[in-house]
Amino acid sequence: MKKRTDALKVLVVEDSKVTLKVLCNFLERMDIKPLTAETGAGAIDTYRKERPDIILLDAQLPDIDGFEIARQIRAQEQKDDWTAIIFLTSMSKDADLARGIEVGGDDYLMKPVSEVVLHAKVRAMRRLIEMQRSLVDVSHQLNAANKELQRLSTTDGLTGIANRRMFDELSIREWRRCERMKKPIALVMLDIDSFKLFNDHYGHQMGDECLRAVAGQVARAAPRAADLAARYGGEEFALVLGETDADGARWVAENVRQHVADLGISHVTPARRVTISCGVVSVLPQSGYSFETLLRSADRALYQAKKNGRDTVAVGEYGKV
Ligand SMILES: Nc1nc2c(ncn2[C@@H]2O[C@H](COP(=O)(O)OP(=O)(O)OP(=O)(O)O)[C@@H](O)[C@H]2O)c(=O)[nH]1
Repeated sequence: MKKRTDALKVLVVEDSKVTLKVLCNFLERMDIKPLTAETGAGAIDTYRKERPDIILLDAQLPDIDGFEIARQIRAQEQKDDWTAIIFLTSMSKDADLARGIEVGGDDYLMKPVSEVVLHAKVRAMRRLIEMQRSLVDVSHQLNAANKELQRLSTTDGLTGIANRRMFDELSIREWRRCERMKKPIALVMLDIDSFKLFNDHYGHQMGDECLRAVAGQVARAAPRAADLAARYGGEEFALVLGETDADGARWVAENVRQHVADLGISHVTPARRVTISCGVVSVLPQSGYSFETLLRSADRALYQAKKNGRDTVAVGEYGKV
């Protein structure tokens, strides 16, 4: 994108040394120190290096036709980049003037150029350039706000990992991908043990901190692109593991369980520290199967892990709900 400066950068392209000198004098009287080029090749070269705001472009040059130069400059402009092109012409036929605008010119000045008219046109272009710059600024701000909005709407505010909405969206996508690839997909549901008791004993703020710490361990377990760690709700988390069978998923869940226990967060349970229970199910997605059933099966396995005494991993079967 063009560098932002308050001073206007004007390039004058004119093969007649006398006219060039006159135009430069006119511009200097507006406190503009112009760049100059006497050939088409020189104009394109200076445009590339300097990215001027305005080009006063002689329509007839010895090497490249001014219209062709305008066309090439428009082709090189990048997004958010705009240079005002004013043709300097002695042509008076409407068709020639129209052609100049068609190839990318913004305005024209009849030769011999009047100082008053040149000043007026430069002022008008300056206004347009400022408007274009503020539009670009606004569009950048909008883009940034949209990105932030997107991040906020898919991230859990407390833990910073994916929220339920993101989970719902990405898990289905991963289910379909695994179905196409004929690969298994695993779901691990993880739940902090006796968390109500934790909140009651240590308070909600400590409860929130505990959730953040556990979320960190859950997120660590999902490093591959096809993995997703999400806060499913309350003190429950979910791991979607693409292309993973039950053994692999059990291994991942066992690791998270161990890492959470290793955090050593004090609790008033017999284990004396915060632990989690995990329900694991893996399945090969196929016709008649659904992610919804996988979810209910993993939830059932989690219930089994709780029944088995907590701080444990239970592997369930798809369809056993
Ligand atoms: N601090 C805090 N607590 C939460 C949040 N979301 C849910 N909880 C609490 O999590 C607790 C969940 O309790 P239960 O569903 O009864 O389960 P539990 O006490 O963990 O018992 P088991 O799951 O059977 O081991 C409730 O006390 C909720 O208030 C949160 O964002 N912050």
